[in-house]
Amino acid sequence: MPLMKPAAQSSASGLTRRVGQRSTFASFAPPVMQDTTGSKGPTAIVFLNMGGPSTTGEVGDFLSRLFADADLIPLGRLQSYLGPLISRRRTPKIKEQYAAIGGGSPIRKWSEYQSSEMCKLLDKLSPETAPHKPYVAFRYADPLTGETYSKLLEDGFGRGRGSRAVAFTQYPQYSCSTTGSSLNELWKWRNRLEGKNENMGIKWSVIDRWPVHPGLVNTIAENVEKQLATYPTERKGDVILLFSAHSLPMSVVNRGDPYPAEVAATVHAVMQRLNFSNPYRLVWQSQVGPSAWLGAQTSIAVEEYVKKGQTDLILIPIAFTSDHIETLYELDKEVIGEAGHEGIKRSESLNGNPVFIEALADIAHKHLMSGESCSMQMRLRCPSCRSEKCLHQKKFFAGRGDLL
Ligand SMILES: C=CC1=C(C)c2cc3[nH]c(cc4nc(cc5[nH]c(cc1n2)c(C)c5CCC(=O)O)C(CCC(=O)O)=C4C)c(C)c3C=C
Ligand code: FES
Ligand SMILES: [Fe+2]
Repeated sequence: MPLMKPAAQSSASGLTRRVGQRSTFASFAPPVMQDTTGSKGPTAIVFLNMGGPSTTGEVGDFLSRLFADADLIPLGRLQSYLGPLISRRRTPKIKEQYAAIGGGSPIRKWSEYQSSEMCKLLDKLSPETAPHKPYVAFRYADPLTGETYSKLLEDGFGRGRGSRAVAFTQYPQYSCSTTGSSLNELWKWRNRLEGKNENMGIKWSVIDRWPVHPGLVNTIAENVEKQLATYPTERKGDVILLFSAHSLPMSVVNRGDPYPAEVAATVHAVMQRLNFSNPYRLVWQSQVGPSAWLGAQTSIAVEEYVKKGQTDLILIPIAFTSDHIETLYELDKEVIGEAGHEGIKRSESLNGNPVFIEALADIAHKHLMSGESCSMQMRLRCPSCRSEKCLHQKKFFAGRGDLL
């Protein structure tokens, strides 16, 4: 059941009833402390992300799940035939890339670190909803969404008593191919494991986007400033800032996906915070396959600026919260390594940056205080969306039946 507006919470959600049931959560703070604080916790904070293979041995499974996802790569009626075929063909090349960045994706390590550090801050910021318990639910790698849902139930959330969980997307900008797919998956597991009665079970609310949160903007801007400070003073003002985000197929852009506009909003906010100190562009990376993708392409942009004699460039990852194959391999080894100019650099990813973790805690705190089930934007489907799954998932998480 999604969490409704604050007025509905105390009467319908059962949050107050749970005060006497705390002993179920034996691993949390002692009951005496909970009673004196009047906390409505525990609250599960579930980080949603795509995940990545932690070892090269997991690459095959990661790619086969990714190519089976029709919300990401729609292959129509041939999905179950073409998906495994493409992923098997692609596995050796992608395995080599993960081997070259140390043998796996660091996404799991960073997600677990960020979520647990964030919950410690949140316990102090929001004693009313404490204790906050961190979970990670990945779409294509361990811990998979279904596994995490089972863990929530084992830990005592849900099962008709009702208790609160927040699905917190780790994609700052919303795309139906990323956050949308993760929410569809979460909704699927909710139905499988808790049944279809929407008045029972875990009370979900969703943090579905945060493209211009000041803490996010500030962390990215500080990382850019750190990198700018490495150039000689006389060159610093002319360094081009190239914000690089994972691209989208034009078919997704034309369906009306919100991601390109939200990524542009992040870029604008970062530049505002930097007082527009340098020339900049937003470019797009990691196109896969032969269809048309949103450009300009990062690698081509770098090549073209270099051809024009501009070799002072900072690449800035703007749409992902940790390092991954596309920063460590594609940007560092392919784009920057192959360009071979000392003036072409990359700003750090957010990873374990404490300013960023504070930002995550602030986003979650504001969400918990708001009593909202999700953002206003999440209620609106893309103009050309034909997916029943999107419709039902949005109805469920928004807690409203009247969506377009
Ligand atoms: C905001 C980030 C991302 C968007 C938007 C996104 C859309 C998108 N991706 C594919 C296809 C693939 N993506 C792959 C890997 C991958 N994608 C992202 C992020 C976004 N994708 C990341 C961070 C990663 C790497 C994860 C890691 O472990 O490091 C892959 C697999 C790699 C490969 O085979 O090249 C594919 C395929 C599509 C089609 C798409 C939009 C519809
Ligand atoms: S594809 Fe965007 S809402 Fe369905
Ligand atoms: Fe991708």
